[in-house]
Amino acid sequence: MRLDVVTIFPEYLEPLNVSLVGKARARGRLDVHVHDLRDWTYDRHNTVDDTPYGGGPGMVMKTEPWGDCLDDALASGYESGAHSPVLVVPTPSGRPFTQELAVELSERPWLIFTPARYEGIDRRVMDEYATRLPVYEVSIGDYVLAGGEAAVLVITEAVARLLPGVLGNAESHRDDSFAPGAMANLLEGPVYTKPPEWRGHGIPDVLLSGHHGRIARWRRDEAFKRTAQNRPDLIERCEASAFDKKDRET
Ligand SMILES: CC(C)N1CCN(Cc2ccc(Cn3ccc4ccc(-c5n[nH]c(N)c5C#N)cc43)cc2)CC1
Repeated sequence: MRLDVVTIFPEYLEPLNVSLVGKARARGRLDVHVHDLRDWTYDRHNTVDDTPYGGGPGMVMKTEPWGDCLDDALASGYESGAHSPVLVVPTPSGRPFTQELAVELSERPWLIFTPARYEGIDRRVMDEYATRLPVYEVSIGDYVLAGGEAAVLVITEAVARLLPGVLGNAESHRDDSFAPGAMANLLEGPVYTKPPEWRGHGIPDVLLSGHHGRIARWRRDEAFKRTAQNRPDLIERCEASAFDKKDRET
C-alpha cells in the first residue's frame, strides 16, 4: 500500500516512522510519502490560507497549493506504478471512521491523506478531485481538533494493522472490538499475564483451567458485561448474546 500525506506540519507525521507502521514500512508493506504543502507556494510568505468568502471567523486553506501538490503527488504515484488512489480527507464534518471503514481502506492500494488546518480546505479542491477519484471525508470522533494530522495517524494505524503480514499474530485482529465474527461489536474483556499473584490480586480460575471451551465462554461473557457497561448502544448490534434475553432484562 502507498500512502501520501499532504500537510503544513510534516514533522507531525514522524510517528509513522516508529512501531507498527514503522515496521510495516521497513518490511515494504507500506510506502509512505509526506509532502509539505508550503513547497507548493510561491509567495515570500508561503501563504496557504486566506479569509473566507461570506465572512466569518478563521481562515480557509487556498485551492492553488492543494491542487498543485495533489497533482504532483498523483503524477509521482502513478509514475511509481501505484494505481486506484482514493483521497482521505479528515474533517469534523466527515462520516464516522469505524473499523468497517478501516477494513475498506485497508483493501485499497493507495491512500492520499489531506489533513488540513484553519477552518478547512476550500470546498472546490474536494469537488475537483471527486471528478477523478473516490473522496472519503471522515471524522475520527465527536470532538474538535485543531487539524487533521492526528486523524491521519489514527486512520493509518487502524488500516496498517489490517494489512497482511503486519500484525505478528495473524489472528490478533480476529477478536478486535468491531471485527466481524462471534465477538463482533463487543468490546474486549479483561486480559491477564504472569505473575499469577500481584499485590494480592490473583487470576480468574477459569483462565488457569486449561478448558478452552469454558475460557472462550468466560471471555465472551466478560466482553458482553464490559460492552453493556461502557457501550450499551452496541449491545443491540451484537450477534446472539452471551446471555439470553431474559438474563439481560433481570
Ligand atoms: C462558526 C465557527 C466558529 N465554527 C468553528 C469551528 N468549525 C468547525 C471546525 C473545527 C475545527 C477545525 C480544525 N480543523 C481543520 C482541519 C481539520 C481536520 C479534522 C478536524 C477534526 N476535528 N475533530 C475530528 N474528529 C476531526 C477529524 N478527523 C479538525 C480540523 C475546523 C473546523 C465550525 C465553525
